[in-house]
Amino acid sequence: MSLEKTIYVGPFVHCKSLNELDICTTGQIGVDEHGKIAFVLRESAGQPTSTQKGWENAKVVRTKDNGFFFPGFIDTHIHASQYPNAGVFGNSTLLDWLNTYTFPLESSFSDLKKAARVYKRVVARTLSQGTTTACYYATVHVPATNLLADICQSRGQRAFVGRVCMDRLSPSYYQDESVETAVRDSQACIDHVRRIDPHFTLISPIITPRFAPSCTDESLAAMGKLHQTTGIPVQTHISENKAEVALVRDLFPTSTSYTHVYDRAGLLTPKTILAHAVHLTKEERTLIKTREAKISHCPASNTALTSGAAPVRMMLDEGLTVGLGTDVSGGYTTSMLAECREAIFVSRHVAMTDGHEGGEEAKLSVAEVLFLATRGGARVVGLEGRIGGFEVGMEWDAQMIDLGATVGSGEGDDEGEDEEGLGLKRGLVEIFGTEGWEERVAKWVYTGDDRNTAAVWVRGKLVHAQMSFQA
Ligand SMILES: O=c1[nH]c(=O)c2nc[nH]c2[nH]1
Ligand SMILES: [Zn+2]
Repeated sequence: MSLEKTIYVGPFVHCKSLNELDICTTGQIGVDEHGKIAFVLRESAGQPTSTQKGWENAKVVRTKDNGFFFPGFIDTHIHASQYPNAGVFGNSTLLDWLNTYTFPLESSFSDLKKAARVYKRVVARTLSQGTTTACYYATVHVPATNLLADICQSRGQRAFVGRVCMDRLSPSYYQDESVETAVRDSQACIDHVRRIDPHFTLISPIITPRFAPSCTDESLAAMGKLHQTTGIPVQTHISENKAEVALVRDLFPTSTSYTHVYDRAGLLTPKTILAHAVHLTKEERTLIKTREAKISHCPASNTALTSGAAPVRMMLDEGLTVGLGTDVSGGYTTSMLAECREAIFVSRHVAMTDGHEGGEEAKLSVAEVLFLATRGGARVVGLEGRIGGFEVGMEWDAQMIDLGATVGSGEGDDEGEDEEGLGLKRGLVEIFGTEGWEERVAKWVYTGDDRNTAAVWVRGKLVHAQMSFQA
């Protein structure tokens, strides 16, 4: 891959630590032909971009309209195949939701034409919302799962693509025939990704036992063995809903906990992503910490399916590694920006409870959820040091945010005079010009959406741009 050397000029924002944003109001970031950050200059307003030796002829991309560069979002848990059901869940809870909405939809991905239509759309949609990396669940079908990997690669989205393994407790028309076919089919998807991306540079396979209730002891053990022998990461669900936890207790009477079920199968390692983790016991969290497995917090889904409110502050304080996941279509939105808001509000509901998890301390800040959506996610997927921030040597997975012209400035992309002559903009973010930078970022998180995502890059390659963006 050879790209045009590019200097990104303007404010940039990224996360320094869990609760600290690094805001550079005037900066330049040089990205080389391989999509890697070669230099980061701060406070360089007015300085000609050609002052960097060897970068005199580099292309220049500038922010506009209260804009800034921000690292791409990392969605650590999303079901690509469930995208047509985003927003469709009624009043269901996890176990009936699976039977009513989810298994019928996923089973239809035996139709490759349908898979193509849905997968092209979900990849395009998430890119347009600034998601540069996604951990996808596909379905049990090998051809459709491989197609999802192909689409991610051709659209340039960094992705972990998992064929779902499940050999019980679903309709017979939608499950693995046997442990042997589950292993064979999972291996076929791994082999496909190896063919299209031999070093897993952009696309990686991920072993995906759906969750303990969907898998027999034998299939969990087989997936554990595949994980141990290949080193390929694992994703699954854990302790999302109380009825599910009780079901696991019944189905695995010799295991001491839900977490123990995975541990016993060799599925609890530093390369394991566990979605939800709402109802874990202290012992389970300790075991997860000991094994260095990672947590994907999915607040929108947990609220939609009334699964519960995950104690994120407690998990962070105990040293667990946490990222955010949209969990479409348990979650209603593919937007990681919306997921950031949901994480903040779920944390506030936890804060309002009387138990030991509650209290003011439980509240997550804007900076903290942005950390979870970027650096936290990078740690969850094992790509810390490569993505999630703007440091020399990291890859340019980034989004250009455009908050729109300052209200009343007479500039920007206003649609013209509305009835009251206010010149209302298309986006919701209203910048009045008195806001400090932290307030602008907060306004983006609370009132922004994909209309503010002007352009998106993965490994230095432009993968999405709004019409108004001029490269
Ligand atoms: O949020 C969820 N989505 C799913 O598809 C699923 N399957 C098992 N458990 C699940 N939880
Ligand atoms: Zn899920």
